[in-house]
Amino acid sequence: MTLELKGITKRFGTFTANDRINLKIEAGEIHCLLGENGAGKSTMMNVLYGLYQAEEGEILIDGKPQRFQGPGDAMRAGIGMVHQHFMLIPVFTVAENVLLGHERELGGLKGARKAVVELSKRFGFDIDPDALVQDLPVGVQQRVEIIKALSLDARVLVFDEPTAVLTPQETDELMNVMRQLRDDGTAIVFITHKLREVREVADRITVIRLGKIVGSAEPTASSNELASLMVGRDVSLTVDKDDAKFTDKKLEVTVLTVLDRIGQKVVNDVSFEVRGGEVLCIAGVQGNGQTELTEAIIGLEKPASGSISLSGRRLTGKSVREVLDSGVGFVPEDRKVDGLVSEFSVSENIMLDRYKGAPFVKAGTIDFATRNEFAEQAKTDYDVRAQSIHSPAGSLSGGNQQKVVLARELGRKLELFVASQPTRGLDVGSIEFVHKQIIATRDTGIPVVVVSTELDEVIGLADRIAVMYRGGIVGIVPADTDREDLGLMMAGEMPEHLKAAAEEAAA
Ligand SMILES: Nc1ncnc2c1ncn2[C@@H]1O[C@H](COP(=O)(O)OP(=O)(O)OP(=O)(O)O)[C@@H](O)[C@H]1O
Repeated sequence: MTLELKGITKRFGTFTANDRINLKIEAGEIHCLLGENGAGKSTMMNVLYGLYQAEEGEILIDGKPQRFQGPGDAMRAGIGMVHQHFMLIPVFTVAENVLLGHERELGGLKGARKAVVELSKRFGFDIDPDALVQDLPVGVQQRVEIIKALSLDARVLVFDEPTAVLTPQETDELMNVMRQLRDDGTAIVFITHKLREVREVADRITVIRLGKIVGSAEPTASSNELASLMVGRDVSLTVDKDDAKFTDKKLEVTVLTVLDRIGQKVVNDVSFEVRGGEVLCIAGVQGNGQTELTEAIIGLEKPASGSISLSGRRLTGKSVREVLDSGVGFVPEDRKVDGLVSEFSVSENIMLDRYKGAPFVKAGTIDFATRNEFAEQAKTDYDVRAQSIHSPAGSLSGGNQQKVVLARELGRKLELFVASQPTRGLDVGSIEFVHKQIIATRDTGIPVVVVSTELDEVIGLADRIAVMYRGGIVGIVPADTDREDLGLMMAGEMPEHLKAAAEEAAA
């Protein structure tokens, strides 16, 4: 099957998100779409999947024009989408999830079970159709999404930033699955900001900038070449930093335990110190207690025991307001839920809780002209691509939403900075900028904690690395620890040869 987008134009109001896009996707190829934040990649895929209707242009399958009124039409035409935020129901089994919404096509639960078994066999997935989705690791849940699409005979599969939630090992496995699907004749559209992945699997690379296709690249291109094609300038892919210069400031977390709603330990006896002037990166697969740990630091989670203090002042027991007011910047892992108010404008989100002592607050009232100037400056500094500072944050592309959160949190007068997945979804140019900001923040002499599942980011930013697994810290190791070893630690195993170095790094 050949899929073709011909002259696709999609506008939001007066803004053109996709400008006369021509793109051909062939069976049996992995076609990577590269583009900076807000370039229009997701918009294009949403048009393809029937979620948006284009103002101009057409979608052709094997030369025949299609009219997609919604995803149902796209699915029937053989287009499948693997979402980054999975659309599965956790308390349903695999087969029930595959069946959901397609009862007729699959012939009931029996048919769905059969499809799961057959497709698992064909692609070498080890998936039990009767397992509950909530009991499966994220990488396996993603395979359930793939199976769901394939059970409806998808011939084109779109993966929109699928590796953002995966471990390095799961990412490698996904690459293999994509290759297998390709060899089986499926056309794969792969959107990712990670150049390592592009170079590994792409058969063809198309670059989109400001809504237009600007060219293509060979899979043999270097990461630097791809990066500059994408953002239109040279980008440094490594983090430049001087050795840490420690100050007296200190974050101390002492035998901290946090329980979840049913009383299980999600953070288990965690102790560490971060000195002023250093970055401690917390590595680990998502869901191993990092979220609860960072939320305990800013007062969102009430610990069952243990304490947290900042430069000798106790943070435990304080309200979130009090913690933030004591100079704590916090980037939550889920920008959509915790980082932004989607209906509020970019400028409102930048000032959200920063009115105390802000330059735009005079005698208890907001001076809108000054606030707007302030927001314009932040928009420029952080290269937020939005139509204006008055656009609702929810209308921004994922990467640009993240930049709004960062502009707010890094713009405070800080005594401590805690960031979860600070660069998730950002393009290489923006990552370069944010990493520089984080290092500059560290160099002001405050403690910085960065939680990240990206090993490149961890290795680039960290002065020391703590790895979390099942609520506990497996070890705190030097920043130059081997990737393989970090991978093992992320699976809960402490390599014997690292134990001495870990004791030294933890001290
Ligand atoms: N529903 C919407 N309303 C208004 N503008 C929108 C809407 N959806 C997207 N846009 C705008 O269209 C542009 C392209 O967004 P899109 O999400 O396609 O970018 P992207 O290339 O996927 O970026 P990212 O890498 O950040 O995810 C952005 O400037 C965004 O603000």
